Amino acid sequence: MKKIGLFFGTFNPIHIGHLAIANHIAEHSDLNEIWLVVTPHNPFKKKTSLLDNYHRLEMVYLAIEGYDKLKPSDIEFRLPQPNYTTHTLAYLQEKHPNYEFALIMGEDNLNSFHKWKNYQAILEHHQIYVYPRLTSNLEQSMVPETNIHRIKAPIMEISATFIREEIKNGKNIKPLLPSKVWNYIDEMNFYR
Ligand SMILES: Nc1ncnc2c1ncn2[C@@H]1O[C@H](COP(=O)(O)OP(=O)(O)OP(=O)(O)O)[C@@H](O)[C@H]1O
Ligand SMILES: O=C(O)c1ccc[n+]([C@@H]2O[C@H](COP(=O)([O-])O)[C@@H](O)[C@H]2O)c1
Repeated sequence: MKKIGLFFGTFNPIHIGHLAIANHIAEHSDLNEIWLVVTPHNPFKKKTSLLDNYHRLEMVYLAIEGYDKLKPSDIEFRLPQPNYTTHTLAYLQEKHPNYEFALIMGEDNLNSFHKWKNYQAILEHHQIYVYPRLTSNLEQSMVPETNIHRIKAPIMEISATFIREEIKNGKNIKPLLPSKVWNYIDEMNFYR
């Protein structure tokens, strides 16, 4: 059975933190592929300063060029919004009954996972790979650790929010983005 890791994200924009996480898990797990699923609208986030879905997807394509196990996915573009992960998982499982789907997320998302729609069912049916992350918020994970795999890997203190703010303030953030993504943002004048 093919094992797919679903790395859901707003990816506004995709940054080297995302790429390092996806690559680390591709290299250190038994997942055959990792799909980077671009989410049109996270139910917990406001849509302010959110780039159009297709621009965020394009940047994911540019970022993962040359990484064989990483694939972009626009599956949520055609599903109702805001995007509840439980609905996407049900849709994918029906479409690909022979695939086993696992979830990949940063520790910040695990800490608020108990607020997600149908989180217990998600946890019961899917393995979750959690990448460590420093968070300002004091929230702690409240879910049982069964099916949760905490990855031991270097913490990366980088966020898309920081990148957007730096660009707005006219700062150079070139090292924090895959070079083709940086070029795209620069040419399109995004986040200024
Ligand atoms: N530096 C990081 N360390 C660990 N996990 C991360 C990191 N950056 C992003 N992630 C994880 O990647 C997934 C997609 O994140 P997202 O696209 O929201 O990036 P972000 O940097 O958190 O964005 P924003 O600052 O806009 O909220 C989430 O599961 C998130 O937890
Ligand atoms: O299903 C939920 O209740 C739910 C609540 C919060 C976030 N999510 C999903 O978590 C994914 C990661 O979101 P983000 O914005 O941190 O990249 C994205 O696909 C969201 O739709 C899902």
